[in-house]
Order: sequence, then structure tokens, then C-alpha cells
Amino acid sequence: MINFTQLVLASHNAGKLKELQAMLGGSVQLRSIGEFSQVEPEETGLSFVENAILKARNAARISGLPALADDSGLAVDFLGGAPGIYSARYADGKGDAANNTKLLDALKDVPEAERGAQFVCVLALVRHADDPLPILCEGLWHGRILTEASGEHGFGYDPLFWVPERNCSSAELGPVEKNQLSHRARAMALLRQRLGLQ
Ligand SMILES: O=c1nc[nH]c2c1ncn2[C@H]1C[C@H](O)[C@@H](COP(=O)(O)OP(=O)(O)OP(=O)(O)O)O1
Ligand SMILES: [Mg+2]
Repeated sequence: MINFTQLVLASHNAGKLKELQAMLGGSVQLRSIGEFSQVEPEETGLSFVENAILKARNAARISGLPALADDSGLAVDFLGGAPGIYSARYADGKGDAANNTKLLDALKDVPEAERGAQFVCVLALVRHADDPLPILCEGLWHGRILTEASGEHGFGYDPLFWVPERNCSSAELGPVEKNQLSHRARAMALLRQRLGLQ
């Protein structure tokens, strides 16, 4: 069993850092890659897995620490799984608000029954930059895309993601509840098992 007390999180997204640290609890300290570098690696992979591994290796190389990466996104049924791995870049790097506006436009007049979507999260953990056996864990969260934004919590597409099991948007869930249900929570539950952190 691998025993980590410190991991570097290969992410420049403050929302992810907050959620992942809360899920890991006190036994593992997550340090932000921002402490070591402000340069974001280009996400050139064609899958969540490839991008997660690429980000983890890059962070391990820069920090000299074992590294955890999260590659995630929103796959919308009506759009054939788009924006998928391109979720963060959907509106050409203009940010969360522009991404959400573009998604609402793309689904304009699409009826509720065809607005199914899933959040996807892949976590990759490497012990060092050239680790030949990264630990990979995946989580999905099924829901629907709303016709307008609702809620103030979370980040990214949360205000547009309807959570059927709670009858509200994921931005209307408090952090504790989101962290029990989300794609990231499911991937992290698997990772905790793999690390023996029950
Ligand atoms: O729980 C979530 N609630 C709402 N939106 C979410 C969530 N999880 C991922 N997302 C969205 C945000 C971003 O548009 C994309 C992730 O893109 P992704 O490249 O993995 O992350 P990022 O560029 O924000 O930070 P980084 O690559 O440095 O980890 O999916
Ligand atoms: Mg990214």
C-alpha cells in the first residue's frame, strides 16, 4: 500500500482543490501546483484519461512530489457527448459564464426529455513523473441541463446541471452534499479505496 502525506494537485482550478481536499480529509495534504508554477500544460489528449495523466506527470516533474490530477467535464447527450474533454475551452477560453451561455444557446428549444447529460471525472495519481503505472479512477454523475442558470455554489457548469436525486441544480447544493454525490466524489471514493484510506 502506498502511503502519501503530501500530494501536489495538478490543477489551477480553485473549485477542484477545495472539493478534493474536503474529500481527502486531514490524512493527506494537497498542495496546489500554483505554488510551483503558473504555467498550465496544454491538454493535448483525446480522452479524460490521457489529459489526467498528462497533467499529473507535468505536476510531478515540476514539484518533485507525487501528483494527483483531475480531468473532468460535461458530456451532453443531445450534443453527442460535447463539450466533453473540451468543456473548459467550450467558449474559446472566455471562462465559465461564457461556457454556460454557449451551452444554453446550443440547447435552445431542446425539450426536457432530450437534455440528459453527465459530468465525468477522471483522477490520475502518479508516484513520480515517469510512473509506468498511474492509478486511474473514474466517476460519472447523471443529470439534465436546465434552461436557465440557478444557484450560487460550486463552479463551472454547476448552475446549469439539474440533479434529479435532489430536485435542484448542483449550484444549489451545499458543498457537503455535492461532495457526497458528484462525479468527483465517486472517483475519489474509488481512489480512497485504492490507497487504503477507508
Ligand atoms: O463539479 C463540477 N461542476 C461544474 N463544472 C465542472 C465540474 N467539474 C468539471 N467541471 C467543468 C469545469 C470546466 O469547464 C471543465 C473541467 O476542465 P478541466 O480541464 O478538467 O479543468 P480546468 O481547466 O478547470 O482546471 P485544470 O485543468 O487546471 O485542473 O469541466
Ligand atoms: Mg484544464
